[in-house]
Amino acid sequence: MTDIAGAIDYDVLVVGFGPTGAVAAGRLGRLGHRTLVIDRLTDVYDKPRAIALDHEIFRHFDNMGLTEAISPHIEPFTASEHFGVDGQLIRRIDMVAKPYPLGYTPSMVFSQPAVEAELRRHARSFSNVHAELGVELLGLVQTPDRVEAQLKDGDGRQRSVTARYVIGCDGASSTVRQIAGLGLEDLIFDEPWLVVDVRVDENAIARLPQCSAQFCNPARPVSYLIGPKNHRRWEIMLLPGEDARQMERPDNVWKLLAPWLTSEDGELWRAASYRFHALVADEWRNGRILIAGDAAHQQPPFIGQGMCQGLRDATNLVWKLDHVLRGVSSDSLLDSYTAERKQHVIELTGKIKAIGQSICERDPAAARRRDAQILADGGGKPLLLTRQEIIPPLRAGCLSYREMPARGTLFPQPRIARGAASGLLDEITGPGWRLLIDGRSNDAASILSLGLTRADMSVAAIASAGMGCANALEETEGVLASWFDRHAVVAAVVRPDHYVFGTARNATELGDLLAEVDLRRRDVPAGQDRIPDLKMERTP
Ligand SMILES: O=C(O)CCc1cccc(O)c1
Repeated sequence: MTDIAGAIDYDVLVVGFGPTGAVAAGRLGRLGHRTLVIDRLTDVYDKPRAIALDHEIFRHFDNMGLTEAISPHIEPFTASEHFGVDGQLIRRIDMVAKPYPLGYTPSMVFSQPAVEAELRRHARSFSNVHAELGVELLGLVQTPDRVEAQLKDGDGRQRSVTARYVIGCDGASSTVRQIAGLGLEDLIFDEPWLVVDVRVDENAIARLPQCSAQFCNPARPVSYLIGPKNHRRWEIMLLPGEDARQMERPDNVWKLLAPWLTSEDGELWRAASYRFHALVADEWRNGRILIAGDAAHQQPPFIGQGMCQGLRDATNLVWKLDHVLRGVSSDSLLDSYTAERKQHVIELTGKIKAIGQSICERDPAAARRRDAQILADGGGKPLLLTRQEIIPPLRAGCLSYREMPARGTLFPQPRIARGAASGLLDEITGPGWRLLIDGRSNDAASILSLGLTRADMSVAAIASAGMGCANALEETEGVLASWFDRHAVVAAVVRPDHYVFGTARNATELGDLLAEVDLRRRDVPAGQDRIPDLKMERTP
């Protein structure tokens, strides 16, 4: 690949080198696209903002070859215990049990500055990715086949570059979104909170709660999160009349932390006040300009999905841009980006809001009613939820037209025997388009031969030891066998972002499904991508 430093024409310009921009640039880099990524700031922000990620995102990092580099900065997320008005346990949110569906710990905490530095390093490792820091975007002009971007360097010098597409990953106050004229829809949530990060001294850690917690006390709701190593986070609701800037002052912060710690017990890493709100862009695309991450949506943090949503955007968009840039698909495939991601964000934000509203209840009588209701939902005991059940599927976009089991859900990743050891399926098939077949099915051999005519997909039959067709891979934990059984299907077509395009119960249905893949990828007809009518509950 050629070194592209100093070029003036690119395939993609990525604006913003935070996690979403770095993942977009790294993925475009691996796919061979000439990419310029710019950021206004000259360094990684040295304080954590996101703290949680999940197995879907870790799978992307693993696919990108980052596991070894980022694992030292990641730990399993503890369960979260939610306590009611009288301090009683009302709800417990945990991970799904083993065997883990995607092959990784389902929920994790991480140290953002360290992981972000690795994401940047990875993006820059491709000679076809050029990163420029301290560079500001001034303007964008679309021509029929390019976007011209006006840039300002750190020394004030102005210049322009062109790109076939621009992705705005430039955060909540996105310049790209504003220039592209993409509006924000208010999903109606607006609460003032103070986020406090502490590096706690070793001898004080044992005195702190050993689970993450939501103290749903109407006098002052507080979230407590156990981050990696000695990082602990408190999110503290600000009360009417409290001045956000004043509350960030260390003396006030330590007063708020008094139930848990004193200033002798650790180092204040960050105290920042935010309005937790919920917003989504009306459209995520204007011609050759697209937006992702906080530029396209913002949500309250209550289940730790903020960064995950941004990285889902980047992964969704990059495989589609790759198809368009390689001429595999027409650029109408990019319309499915808004259709898929906007619906997903609206639906997940609705669930986050519902949890947030229950945590933020300030009226003691209403809070007691809430506690009683949650306990009743748990059959008289604390309600048990898993974080993963809260994440919705994709419902519209580049998916089979027909409703069918598992369409739009995340495909699992079984562990596969490899000699005396084992590995994960993606290591064998890669993360492109895949046809995965239940090796136990009577049709496995004919389905396999149908799949083998496809040059654009990796094809594999999978079965447990001693139960498969001759050419089946051998899974060691039964994850996929139970998935096929649960959905009563024998084959799945899976997209490069691991979402299920569609499933089939036999060879005939698979033939139809594969024809549909070709149709959908080539041209996604307008109207088929309409977002289902997901009404947000709006607070009056
Ligand atoms: O999933 C949970 O148990 C809580 C996740 C979380 C992460 C970050 C902030 C926050 O308020 C909650």
